[in-house]
Amino acid sequence: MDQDQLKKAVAAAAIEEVKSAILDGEIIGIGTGSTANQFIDLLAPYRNEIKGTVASSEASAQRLRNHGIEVLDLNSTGDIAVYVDGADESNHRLELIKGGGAALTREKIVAAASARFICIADESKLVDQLGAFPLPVEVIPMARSYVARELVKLGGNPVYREGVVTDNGNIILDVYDFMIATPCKTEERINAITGVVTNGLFALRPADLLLLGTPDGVKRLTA
Ligand SMILES: O=C(CO)[C@H](O)[C@H](O)COP(=O)(O)O
Repeated sequence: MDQDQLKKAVAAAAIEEVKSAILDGEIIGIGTGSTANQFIDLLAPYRNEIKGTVASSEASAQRLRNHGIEVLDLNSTGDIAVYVDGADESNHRLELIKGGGAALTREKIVAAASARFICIADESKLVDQLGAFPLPVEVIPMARSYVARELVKLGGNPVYREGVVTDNGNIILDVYDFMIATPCKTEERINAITGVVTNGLFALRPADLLLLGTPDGVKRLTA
């Protein structure tokens, strides 16, 4: 089974998880990336049943609209029943690194506003310790050099993601060589740097359920 098939399998499993919420008329939060795209495509047949979605990026919003699925403004929906999104890494406590697609801030907002967060990923994303994947940090453009120096003081090696502007008009620094032994503390410490919008650690609000695609089938992991 290749990675695409594993992603499709977890997306299909996520559809089963959210079906009752759809039929109950709940709002569904939608993530960003290739795994989330599989989920969006499998949502298409439910376009007439779905009351509405909130998307974590302009790209996902466009893909949803292309399928005829309504996309709502989070300011008009209140809290969301369930959020489905991919990840770049997950540990066994379902703390995540996200933001490989530069959508981390909106992803964190939708996750925070959601009662339940279902993460969908292929088995390559499950790790014992977070940090092999460079940690994305969204930064206000004028603070780029200052924030980079502060990240070096914390022991990281920040690299400017050339040519990328987030949906919020900001830039991304990818932090390499970061030992993330205490994800909650690291998430808070980086977010305390002036000029940082947020970082890609989802430890203060981890996933509630990880659907992991493996050649032996989809595994359900809870923290
Ligand atoms: O955080 C993200 C985007 O900002 C994605 O969820 C993450 O990069 C995983 O993407 P993919 O499903 O393509 O592997």
